[in-house]
Amino acid sequence: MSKLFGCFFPLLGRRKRHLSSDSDMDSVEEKNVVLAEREDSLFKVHLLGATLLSWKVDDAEILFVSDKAVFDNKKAIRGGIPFVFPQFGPWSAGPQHGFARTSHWKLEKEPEKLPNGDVQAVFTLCDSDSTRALWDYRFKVTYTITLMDKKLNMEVDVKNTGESEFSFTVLLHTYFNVPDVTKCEVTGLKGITYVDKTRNEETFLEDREVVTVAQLTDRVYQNTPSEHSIRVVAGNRTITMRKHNFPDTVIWNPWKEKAKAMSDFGDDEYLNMICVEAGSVSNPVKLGTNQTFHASQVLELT
Ligand SMILES: O=P(O)(O)OC[C@H]1O[C@@H](O)[C@H](O)[C@@H](O)[C@@H]1O
Repeated sequence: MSKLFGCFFPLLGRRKRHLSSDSDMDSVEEKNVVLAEREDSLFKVHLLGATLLSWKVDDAEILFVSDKAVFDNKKAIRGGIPFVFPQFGPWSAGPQHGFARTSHWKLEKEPEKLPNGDVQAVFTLCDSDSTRALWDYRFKVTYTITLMDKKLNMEVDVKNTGESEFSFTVLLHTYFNVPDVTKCEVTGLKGITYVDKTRNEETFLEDREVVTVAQLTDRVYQNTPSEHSIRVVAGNRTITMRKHNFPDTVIWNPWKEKAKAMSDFGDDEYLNMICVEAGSVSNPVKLGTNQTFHASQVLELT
């Protein structure tokens, strides 16, 4: 296995305004963003939350990051693929969507070229005084990201390294970059029950072959099939999401009013994104001492 590089890259210029000076900028660049590249594609990961910031294939950006996203190393990054753990949604013990997306992850293995040409990096998050202050358990999360030919593979392992059993929910909060969300089609949801968070968390049955978004949408589809296709009509691009051991799929778009209310999201950006989020959220996962939970998601561009 040959080492490709461990490379930290400059953040995009447009994000500079969220940092107080160029020297702040330089230190953020050096410490926090990891770049992995192969012939026609790349990914970038911010160590705050191990947030995937970018996945480009042939220069086309597949992920959405808000122009107003804040990069202060504290606030969850608005866009890309934030890592939600150990709680999806509101949480009495701590922040919404848990602490993983606002924790500093360790780069366990710098991007390396594998014998088959894929490029892989590994990130880890272990319990610390600050995580135990909210959630008093010992754990290790290992997040392995592999850049393949027109595919991005994400493997999630959660190990209980402590003495007591715990329960958690976990989700990859994927923001897709779309030219016009109203022309975006998500398949694989027909006949699936969903909890609609915009309608008092009531449960409904999806009867559409193809799900489209034209209003505030916040739905947790339960026990979804292992494969969804997300067709971006305008770009004529299809992304296939394949997931393993992530039984649920969340579809979210804040639409106009909520977009305006979010300080780290542009007023009109709701038109350019759709979140299709694979996770295990409807039923918490129980993990005994020394047990490991494994799940994965692969995105493929066609
Ligand atoms: O603003 P946040 O905390 O990043 O959450 C964004 C959205 O994330 C989605 O996953 C939730 O279903 C929504 O309810 C939530 O509004």
